[in-house]
Amino acid sequence: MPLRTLYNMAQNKPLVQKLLASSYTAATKAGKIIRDIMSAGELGIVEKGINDLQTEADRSAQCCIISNLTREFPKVTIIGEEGQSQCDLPSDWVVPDGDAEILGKQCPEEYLNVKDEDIVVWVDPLDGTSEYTQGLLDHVTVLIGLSVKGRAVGGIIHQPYYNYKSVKNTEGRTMWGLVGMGVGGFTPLDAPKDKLIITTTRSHNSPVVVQTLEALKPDEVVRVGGAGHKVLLVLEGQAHAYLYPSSGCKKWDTCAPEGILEAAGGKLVDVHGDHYDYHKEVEHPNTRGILATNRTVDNAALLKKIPESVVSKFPKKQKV
Ligand SMILES: Nc1ncnc2c1ncn2[C@@H]1O[C@H](COP(=O)(O)O)[C@@H](OP(=O)(O)O)[C@H]1O
Ligand SMILES: [Mg+2]
Ligand SMILES: [Mg+2]
Ligand SMILES: [Mg+2]
Repeated sequence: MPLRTLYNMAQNKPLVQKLLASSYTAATKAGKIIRDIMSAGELGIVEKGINDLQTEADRSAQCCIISNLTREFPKVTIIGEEGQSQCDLPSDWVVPDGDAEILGKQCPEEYLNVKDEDIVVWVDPLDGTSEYTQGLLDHVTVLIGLSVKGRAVGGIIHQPYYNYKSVKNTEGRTMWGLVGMGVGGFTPLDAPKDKLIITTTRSHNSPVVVQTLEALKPDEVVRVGGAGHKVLLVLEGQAHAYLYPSSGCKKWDTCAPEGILEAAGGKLVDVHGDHYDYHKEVEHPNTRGILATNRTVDNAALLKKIPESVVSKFPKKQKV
């Protein structure tokens, strides 16, 4: 599409739709940066805490995403996993346009009057860092979540190494969703009937995770890296549920996955069945655990199977 046409199309669109379209192209560019750093082989690993790494790919991908979005949406609050530090955006990391397919959609009415101050964007520039450093590259995703008035309503999951044959032979894929508008970049699939497949952490296991899995008696447990990757398995019916009874995941891990999953008819809640809040003052850790389910799964029925001795370890959402 000619650039001028795309520019004019974007001008007339509601803020939420423009943000989603620009997040699509920023996440896709971040995925290219992540691949380039792996190919160059200098990962620049820093230990942020126990079992918590950061690489040059996490830093550069965040620089690309936050600088591009801030340039276009200076009044929107954007919170990234790797902190607030300023960075110089190289000219070849600039993404001038949003995704044309998203800009071409009809925006649902509920977003027409959303203002800059209603929105918080949660950025996980590289989810699955531990797996990235170990060469489990298809576990890696780039997550940009959009929240409106505290609710996760949509976002982008970009998978830089989708179906990769070699580090140099892939383009990745970019998936989007917005509650009320739908999803794109993938096909939501049902989970198999008469079976229970649960995905959970690979690199942050704990006795509580093991105890909870035993109580749910799944037919299969799939241990993979990344919150984004696990929700992808749920979205595409390769797992019925993503269960993580732990406070280790943060708001940037779940905002985009929750928004896209809910746009596809699934659900992501805490171990009590409540949604997380995503407004800008909220604490970052998801202190109440996670249960995400495929659209065919009865989320409440699964929650009931989590032992009370586990549920009682997690605080209940404060009602306002
Ligand atoms: N106990 C813990 N300590 C630190 N980070 C944790 C954690 N448990 C989960 N996470 C974070 O949540 C995401 C998913 O974790 P997991 O792969 O174990 O399911 C990862 O995001 P990042 O890779 O973006 O840091 C990981 O770091
Ligand atoms: Mg991290
Ligand atoms: Mg993460
Ligand atoms: Mg991360």
